[in-house]
Amino acid sequence: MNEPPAAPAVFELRGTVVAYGAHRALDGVDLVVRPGERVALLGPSGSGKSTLLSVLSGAAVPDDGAALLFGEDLAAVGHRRRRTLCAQVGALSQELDLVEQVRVLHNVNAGRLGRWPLRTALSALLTARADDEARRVLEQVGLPWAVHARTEQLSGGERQRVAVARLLVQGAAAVVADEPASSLDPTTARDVLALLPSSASTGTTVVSLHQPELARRTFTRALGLRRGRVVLDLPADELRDHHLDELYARA
Ligand SMILES: Nc1ncnc2c1ncn2[C@@H]1O[C@H](COP(=O)(O)OP(=O)(O)OP(=O)(O)O)[C@@H](O)[C@H]1O
Repeated sequence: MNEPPAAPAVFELRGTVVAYGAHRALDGVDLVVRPGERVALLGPSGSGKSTLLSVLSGAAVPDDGAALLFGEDLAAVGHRRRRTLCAQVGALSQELDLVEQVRVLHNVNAGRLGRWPLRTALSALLTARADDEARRVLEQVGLPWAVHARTEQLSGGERQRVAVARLLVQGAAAVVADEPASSLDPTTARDVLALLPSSASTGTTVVSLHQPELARRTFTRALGLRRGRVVLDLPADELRDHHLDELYARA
């Protein structure tokens, strides 16, 4: 019997370099992330986590080496194909990219604009649609009361959860998130991180964190970056204190 062909990796980096002037934020990273993997990205401040996530989402282009999405080399495909591939990755940046002056519902629905027919999308920009899906995701992130709240009046952690709700309705195939739990209390952080895989149809998530304990509990794989290089890659439940001591040791 022939084996069915293996699904392509969701993300793949081959010798990827990103440089800012003489400084290499990523210094030759090789990485394969398969469908369904939940990867916690750890490492000291400035080690290259945000840069790595930007390359995975297609927002940053490697200066050397390659970045593949769903098996396709982003540098080798045409502009339109590149856009289609990148649109399948839901990305949450540290800045959250929320519109502060509008109601929470508008920000959540912004995640669905790409899925809706143009007419629905345009009308949703004018009149916020408080439908079941929007209410459900706000309930999931613990903000059922915030449907009509003004975004600018929310706390940092509440805003972070609005951005996660927006991700949940996006219908992405895979998700990358940059410190999505940084402003959350430990219990809420665990709940929100546990939700993230359900925002991706393949269940694949790569998430940067500064809380190793959350990596152990909620992820399948722990990846450690130091000075732009992968120095740790192991099942998350095998992460021990000595790994962390080495990863976070001062230079
Ligand atoms: N736009 C930029 N211009 C110049 N240097 C940059 C730029 N963005 C990042 N860097 C540098 O690249 C390195 C990696 O930055 P990056 O933001 O990826 O690290 P990080 O691990 O996400 O840090 P943190 O945990 O503090 O968010 C750092 O030394 C940073 O100063």
